[in-house]
Amino acid sequence: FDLTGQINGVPFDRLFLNASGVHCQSTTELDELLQDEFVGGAVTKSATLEKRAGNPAPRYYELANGSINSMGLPNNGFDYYIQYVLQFHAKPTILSVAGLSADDDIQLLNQIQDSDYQGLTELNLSCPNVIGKPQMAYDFEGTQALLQSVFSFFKKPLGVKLPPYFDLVHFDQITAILNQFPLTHVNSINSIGNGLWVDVASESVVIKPKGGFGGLGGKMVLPTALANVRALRQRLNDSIKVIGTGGVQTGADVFAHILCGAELVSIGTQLQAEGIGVYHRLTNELERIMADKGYTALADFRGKLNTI
Ligand SMILES: O=C(O)c1[nH]c(=O)[nH]c(=O)c1I
Repeated sequence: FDLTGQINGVPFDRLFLNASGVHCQSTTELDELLQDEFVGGAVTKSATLEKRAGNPAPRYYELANGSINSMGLPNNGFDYYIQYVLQFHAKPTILSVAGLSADDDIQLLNQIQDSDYQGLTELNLSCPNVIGKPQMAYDFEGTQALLQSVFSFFKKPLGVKLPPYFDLVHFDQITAILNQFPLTHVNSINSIGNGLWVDVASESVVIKPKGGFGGLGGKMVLPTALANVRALRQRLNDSIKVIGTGGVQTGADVFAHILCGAELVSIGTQLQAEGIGVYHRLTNELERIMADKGYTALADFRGKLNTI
């Protein structure tokens, strides 16, 4: 089966990635991803200029139908991750960066522009858990201005990580902005920001930061993820690929993301819960569905969701 995709001409021999933040904080975790035969590439934890400890624990909690997290951008700092992606790897890497401000974003991208890194970069515009900081991608004017500044100096491949949108007019507005720029891809969705889980037995929230508010992931976000992948695919220039992230537990979920137009598919909550074996299982389940339908390649059905 042909399970390949490509971003900006970079070939991925497999469609599967990790969702940034999961299994990607350390070089050991990143190596394990890149060495797995069912994984196509690895995305780093979003890097900030300096190393961060992140929010106080408990900050991640697995739910029956997903996860809630308020990690707070813990990471080993920009230098750690750019050193890693500058090394030779048999498969593509995506360097994720997240400033704590637009100025930070500019500084991070300037450092990448000035480096020898020629691979893929993803600007995270959607971290919901930095206390006191809004998600940039919900500020349309701010996003427009930031990308205007970025593309005045950044000449390397660049994609963006987006939060979920919930209004068709918002899809129109964000894609009208993104289509102005030579982006390689959008990665959609990030977690659904500021959900809240209540443990009835203890009558308490389940994570410590922000009084229990955190980003939602896993099974429960699949309909939102599919809607965002589909709406962005329908509106973005063909040159801007969509990486589908959010809600994948089964091969059928993967198939649905591809039908909606995803070029590649990231796994987060399920990777956290199941471990790296998730990729072998998802590959088997996806190929079973493809075989039953007479498909041999993702390209046979990518973006071909039927309407009624
Ligand atoms: O809390 C985090 O570190 C985090 N958590 C998320 O769910 N999405 C993000 O983009 C980030 I930067």
